[in-house]
Amino acid sequence: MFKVLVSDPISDLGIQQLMDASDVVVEKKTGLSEDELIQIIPDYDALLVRSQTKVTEKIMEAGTNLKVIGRAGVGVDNINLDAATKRGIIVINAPDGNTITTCEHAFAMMMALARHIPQAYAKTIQGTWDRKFLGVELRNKKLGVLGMGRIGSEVAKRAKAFGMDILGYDPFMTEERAEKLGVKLATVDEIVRNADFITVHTPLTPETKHMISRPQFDVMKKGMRIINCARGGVVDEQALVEAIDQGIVAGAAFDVFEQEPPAADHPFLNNPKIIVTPHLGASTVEAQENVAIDVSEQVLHILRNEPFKNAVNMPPVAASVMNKLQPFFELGEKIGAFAAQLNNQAVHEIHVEYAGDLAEVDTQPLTRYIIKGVLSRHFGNDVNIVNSVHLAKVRDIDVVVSQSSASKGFTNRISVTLKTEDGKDRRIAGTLLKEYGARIVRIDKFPVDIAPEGNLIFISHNDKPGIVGSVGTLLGKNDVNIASMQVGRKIIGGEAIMVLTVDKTVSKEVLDELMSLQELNTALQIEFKS
Ligand SMILES: NC(=O)c1ccc[n+]([C@@H]2O[C@H](COP(=O)([O-])OP(=O)(O)OC[C@H]3O[C@@H](n4cnc5c(N)ncnc54)[C@H](O)[C@@H]3O)[C@@H](O)[C@H]2O)c1
Ligand SMILES: O=C(O)[C@H](O)COP(=O)(O)O
Repeated sequence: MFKVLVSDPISDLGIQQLMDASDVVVEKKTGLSEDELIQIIPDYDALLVRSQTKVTEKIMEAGTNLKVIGRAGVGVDNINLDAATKRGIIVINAPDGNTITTCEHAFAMMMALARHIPQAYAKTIQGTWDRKFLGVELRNKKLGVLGMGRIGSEVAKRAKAFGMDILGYDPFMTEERAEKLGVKLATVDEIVRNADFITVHTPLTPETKHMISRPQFDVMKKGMRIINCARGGVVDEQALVEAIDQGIVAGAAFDVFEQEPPAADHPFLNNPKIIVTPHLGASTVEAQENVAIDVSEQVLHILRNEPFKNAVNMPPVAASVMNKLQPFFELGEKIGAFAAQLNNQAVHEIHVEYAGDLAEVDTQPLTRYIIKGVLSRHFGNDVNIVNSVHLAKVRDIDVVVSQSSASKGFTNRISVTLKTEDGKDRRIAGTLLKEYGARIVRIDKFPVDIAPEGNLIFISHNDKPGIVGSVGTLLGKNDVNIASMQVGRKIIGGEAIMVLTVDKTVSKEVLDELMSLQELNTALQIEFKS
């Protein structure tokens, strides 16, 4: 039974499928301190959070059963991603579920800012009929959008309907997409010099921190209004207050702060030109259901060892590519595991060659499975597809990948060579056959045809008459039934291999007995974890 801890307020309806799952127990405990979380986290397989819970390295260290952290929302700045990756904890988010809601909040803030709605409301309910609040129209104004991702693009679309001219800045925005959205691409400098309103929609990164600060306020169009519903820190709070005092900025609307919640004496909280909300951008019934549904779905997949999406600490791969690669994951892991079990030297390089159908696909996720297979011999369950690349790196194992269309007669082919210091490299190649499934087609220099499943015994020997018979007799004597046998050799009387599929695992004593047979050099059991 998997245990899931929900440590922030997350929509009940959204996590219903987790609560209904027969193999999952969900417990909700919100408002916990770091110490309290450290105490209880060892019991849980998954942790579901929003932005309040700070998932620190200490919490992950204590979370020895933790397999996945699900963020019901977009930003993962409250989760120590490096610590998660090192420990093989998958971090997933729900990137699409709150886009529209947050865009609408940014727009509501822009309109409230343009028409002084919060200030006028406050006065009116205090009994003051103050009609001096003079606003501005959005029509014909220039809106600068910094960060033209999901939310920025939606804001731009709505702003067009209000008759605004949009200047967009995003290093990853193409001319073509800008044109499609009716946005004029501009630099930050052009935006601050020309825009009447600026809205920021970037993540907080070293590049975006204080993207709007003193130098930008110094050249800014006078009377500009600024909205931040992205992340505190993208706009320099101190510099903004000064720019308001100097009459450069006419007003600001902020949903997010450099430190949340802000201190009671934060300068935004008593400035009549700044309106604020307590990080409510994603807080609608719809968005909260959406993000919780998305994240619950993926958490279930991860716990059940099924393919999943939206991992934040793994390279993103298009769904179409993932669908193409998915059938190869098990084969790749088995090839890696097979090669690792043949090898008994320190590996300094894992060389992966993809051929045929796999020649022109982004195979990064598949490589992670292969590395996992190789490393699992020594790391067991501590290695997974999230940390396999990291673990190889910290052990100074280079991972070299090559792709080629020459697939030696197979429609697809994966070949894994473990390179060792003594030059005794081990190589396993495999393929996925349409009708027959996964096959191992090469072991070192020997072509073979083996299904990588069940209990295999790998034997290397000198090609001499009678050896196959001796092996069969010895195994029979030890009550080991042989289901199938493959032999491979390059030249008559030379080096040869034998791979037997047997009905049960064999003991070390039986392997030692095999080793004592004349002309036999190696006898190894090869196991595949399901
Ligand atoms: N207030 C809230 O409750 C709330 C809700 C949802 C999202 N957010 C935040 O809003 C922001 C945007 O979310 P999104 O879903 O649109 O993300 P997104 O990833 O779709 O878009 C972010 C965009 O920022 C761009 N970007 C990155 N670095 C940049 C730079 N240096 N200059 C300009 N652009 C840069 C990226 O190219 C990307 O297009 C995030 O910070 C997210 O955490 C806040
Ligand atoms: O990154 C996000 O998704 C937003 O900041 C929303 O955060 P929340 O889930 O804490 O409201």
